[in-house]
Amino acid sequence: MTDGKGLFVTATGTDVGKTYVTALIVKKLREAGHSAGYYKAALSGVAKTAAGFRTGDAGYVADVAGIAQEETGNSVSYVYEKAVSPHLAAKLEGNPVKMAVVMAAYKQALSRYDYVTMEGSGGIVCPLRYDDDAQLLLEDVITALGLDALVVADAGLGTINATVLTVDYMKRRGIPVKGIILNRYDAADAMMRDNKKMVEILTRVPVIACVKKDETAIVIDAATLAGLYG
Ligand SMILES: Nc1ncnc2c1ncn2[C@@H]1O[C@H](COP(=O)(O)OP(=O)(O)OP(=O)(O)O)[C@@H](O)[C@H]1O
Ligand SMILES: C[C@H](N)[C@H](N)CCCCCC(=O)O
Ligand SMILES: [Mg+2]
Repeated sequence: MTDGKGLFVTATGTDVGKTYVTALIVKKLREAGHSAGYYKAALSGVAKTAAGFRTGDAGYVADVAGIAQEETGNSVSYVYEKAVSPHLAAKLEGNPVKMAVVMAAYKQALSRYDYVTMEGSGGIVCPLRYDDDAQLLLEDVITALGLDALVVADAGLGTINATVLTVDYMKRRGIPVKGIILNRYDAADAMMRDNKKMVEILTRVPVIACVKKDETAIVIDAATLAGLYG
């Protein structure tokens, strides 16, 4: 059974706020009464202990969105301790990513939830595995799962370049970009307001939400959000 719908969340780079924003998205859907969950193929930079896992991306999203601890069991398929790209972490620690494992876990998430938000690793260009046996890029997984995507971008200086390049790359790879979310947005900052305008003009993709620093709720209608999943 794979009844649920999915949406991929990428960003203009690592540490831009995919997990932070994803947590608010899942929280919003759940508060609106939807069955909503989270999945991430490869998480690096976190201890493999239960406590470490809890502090990782899936644990953070679960805490914010109110997903029970027991439900987070299969929400990350590969966990690496080194804070490097998953392909390098796997070279150092073993256990390289397998497409079949990711596809099965994602499908399991779809059977469990109506809305599954899948978080990427790093930015849109991220090798998940690169060894003599297989080469797997993040975009191969997005394509294989047939997912549309959101792009999280920092609201500040440099975002025009980073966002336009990311969206252009995704379009050329055939990954539909449903919207951009500007993170750490300050409406009092004229440059950030202009960034929002310029990013929309140059990408022709709408900025669907702006998330302030330390924001605890994403300002977007839950029905609109749910409509982005496919
Ligand atoms: N709007 C925000 N307000 C306050 N802190 C934020 C905000 N967005 C992100 N952060 C913080 O910035 C850090 C990086 O954010 P986050 O972990 O969401 O990035 P990421 O894109 O998921 O990174 P990764 O590539 O490792 O998955 C975290 O400590 C997070 O709590
Ligand atoms: C460890 C880090 N927080 C991420 N999970 C992995 C980031 C990979 C970035 C790869 C790159 O673009 O150079
Ligand atoms: Mg993250």
